[in-house]
Amino acid sequence: MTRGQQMRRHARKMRRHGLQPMIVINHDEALPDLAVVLVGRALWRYRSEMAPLYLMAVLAVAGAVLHAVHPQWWPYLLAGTTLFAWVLAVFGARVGLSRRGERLYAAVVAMGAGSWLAVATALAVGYGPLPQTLAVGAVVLAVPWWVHRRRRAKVRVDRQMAAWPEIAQSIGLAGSRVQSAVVDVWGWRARFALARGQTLQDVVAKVPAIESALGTFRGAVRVYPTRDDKANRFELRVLDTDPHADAIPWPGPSVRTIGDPIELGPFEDATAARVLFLRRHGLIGGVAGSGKSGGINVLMGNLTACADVVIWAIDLKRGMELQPWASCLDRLATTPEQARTLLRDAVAVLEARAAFLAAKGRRVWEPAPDMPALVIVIDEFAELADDAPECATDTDSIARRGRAVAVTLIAATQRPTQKAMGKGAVRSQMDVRVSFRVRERKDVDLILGQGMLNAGWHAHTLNAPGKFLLSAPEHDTPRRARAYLLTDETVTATARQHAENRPTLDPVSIRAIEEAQAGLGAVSTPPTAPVPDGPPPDAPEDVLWRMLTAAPDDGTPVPHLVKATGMSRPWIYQRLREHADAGRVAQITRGRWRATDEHAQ
Ligand SMILES: Nc1ncnc2c1ncn2[C@@H]1O[C@H](COP(=O)(O)OP(=O)(O)OP(=O)(O)O)[C@@H](O)[C@H]1O
Repeated sequence: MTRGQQMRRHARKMRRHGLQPMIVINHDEALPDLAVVLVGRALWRYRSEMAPLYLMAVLAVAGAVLHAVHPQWWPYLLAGTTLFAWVLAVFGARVGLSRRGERLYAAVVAMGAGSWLAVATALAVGYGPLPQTLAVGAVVLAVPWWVHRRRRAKVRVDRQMAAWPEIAQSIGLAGSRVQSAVVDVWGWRARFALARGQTLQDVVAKVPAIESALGTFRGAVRVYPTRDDKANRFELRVLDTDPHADAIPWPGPSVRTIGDPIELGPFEDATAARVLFLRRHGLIGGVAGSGKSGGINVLMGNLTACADVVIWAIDLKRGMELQPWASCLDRLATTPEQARTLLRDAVAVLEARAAFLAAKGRRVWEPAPDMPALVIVIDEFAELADDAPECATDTDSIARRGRAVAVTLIAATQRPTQKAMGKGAVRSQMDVRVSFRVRERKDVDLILGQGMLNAGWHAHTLNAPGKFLLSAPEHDTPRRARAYLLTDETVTATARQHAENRPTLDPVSIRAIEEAQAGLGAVSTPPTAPVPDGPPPDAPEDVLWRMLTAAPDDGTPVPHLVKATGMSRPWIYQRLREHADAGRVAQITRGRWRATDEHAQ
């Protein structure tokens, strides 16, 4: 018997009993339904939206019953309510009320509902303005509930999950079941159990059908194995918004130490593209306009937030890209000559650290604020190879031997040909490769490594600035990511904020540099500040000391000292601190310094 025949028989039976059944014709469905069923379904389907009204009804009924049976219970109700509201406010996070506002709201609702119930129990539901209070209170407290974004998202997901059996049936995955679903910023994810004999590969093949059934945009659905790697489970990731559709503003630094992986931006499935730079060299490549400099800004925003990293930079395009970060850089070289000195000093640091570790019987340099890592960022590496080819030996040394002593190279270039990368082994030593869009297919292998194009790393197809592929020991499959974007204002504000807490190099490294600058090579001399007695002519220390001794009575401002010496603010402050500790200089007012009277000219 068909369902229609059943319905007609049911109607005949009701008429025999003198009842008139009400039938509603729903155009969306093949068969008519009873109105009562429809209403019941709607009440269930919209239970989340209707929850405040249901609560109101429950309170009214409970109040009536309690007043009739146990009117003297009201003090217990009030005490229980107060305790319950306090528990929600304090421990609500344990039951999923992750935000403070949510906990507060839950506590207010609990307190309001419980107090009303206590009063109604004592005095009767219809007493005085109690009905009106209940109605107004329910509507007022319902507003935050109705507008709450996470609740609305959750309801939408619940409804889609409730429809899953039908979807599964129509796409050929009948029998698969939803186990759990959670909502997050970009969309939602759910864990599913597969029916007997179904596999993850079957689900992957159905992704376009799932997208169509869920009504998402193309590319919104991803399918992954679950963490426990069970063959009859899978995780479905559904994006409500494409994370790569628009530029993604930088949310601020993701790290405070170089020992943590730095977050460069989200992958297409909205998970974070994080990569560790400690004891690793990095190569960033991509054509002009592909967002390389943007990527470097994300890196700089994070590195400058780390209290255990000293940053040196080489930017031979007159410091255009890295200049905005100057206040956070311990050194910035913008000419081939400065670059040469900087790299020579870096090798001196590397050797001194290696010797220090050997003397202490330690294998690796563990970065800490007083023993920071040294990261050397080189923008347009090809210019360095062209303008200062003799630097190749130093970059080579750093690339080969820098890891253990936490001296790291991060090089950016448009096309890292062997010529552009210098003659050395720098490119082969790069552990982290970030490829923004490249012009030609063969450039993929240049940036990411031999054979990567054939392995599916298609950096030539990246279709918007800031999109990149990331290859590193922990990232061995090609996944598109998009770098966060820092506006010029963000760069300026971040640099200003981070400049205050930049560390200076450790004594071992400082001494190595002073020796290298004094042309003493590796000869060991005590780590003393050479000022005021014997700095080499025109050494920055010398310039600084001259400025301080010749300062006017109200002192010389720090920016003048930075300009005159060509050194960074942290460097200046470190020297000022040393002089001040030795009683040679004094701070006159905030940011203005001069030599003390016995040293002043
Ligand atoms: N992560 C990003 N998200 C969105 N847009 C970006 C992103 N990065 C860069 N862009 C856009 O692309 C433009 C070019 O970016 P950028 O200057 O970083 O490229 P580049 O590869 O460094 O070029 P060049 O080598 O000439 O410096 C920027 O003006 C910006 O509008």
